[in-house]
Amino acid sequence: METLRLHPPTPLIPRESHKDCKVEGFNIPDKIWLFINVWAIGRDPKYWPSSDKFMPERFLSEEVNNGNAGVDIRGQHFQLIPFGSGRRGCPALTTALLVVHSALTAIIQCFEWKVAGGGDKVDMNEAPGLALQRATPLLCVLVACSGCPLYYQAPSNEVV
Ligand code: HEM
Repeated sequence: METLRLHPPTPLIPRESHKDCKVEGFNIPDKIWLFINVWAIGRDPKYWPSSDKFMPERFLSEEVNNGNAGVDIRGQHFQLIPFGSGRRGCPALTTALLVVHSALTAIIQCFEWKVAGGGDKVDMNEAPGLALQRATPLLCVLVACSGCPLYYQAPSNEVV
């Protein structure tokens, strides 16, 4: 949840108005495209103390969460909407969370990881785009990992 708060894969969600209306004092004409800035909402200090910090514990403790412990990402808590909300919200939310969990656990279990160039911090800076991407892509280099049943033994002449 904390990763999706800080780095939502879909940072801007488009909507089109279907009649003239007023939202929070703003006049919205008919047939206008609006972009919901999911990225900025997830970092709004009004809802998220130390909003730029990666603090997964904020979802567990009232103390660090401004009274928002128990917030979830299913589209009912509008300070955290990485899957959107309402009738056009992501229909694959449940599947996507399972896939993220199983992919993450597999790559942690099956590979040894280290930061390229040394140090202990991965560059989490983002590049602009309709789909969020890393400024510096992760580079995965295959190394031997003894004992893992999923480890792919590349033939010695294969470039991976
Ligand atoms: C972590 C992974 C994912 C995230 C963060 C994500 C996020 C989103 C967001 C923000 C939207 C727009 C919601 C809105 O307009 O309110 C969306 C729509 C959609 N997503 Fe996902 N998604 C993910 C994975 C997936 C996967 C794995 C699938 C398909 C297997 C999928 C299928 C769709 C479809 C079909 C829509 C369009 C729904 C519509 O317009 O009615 N998503 N997703």
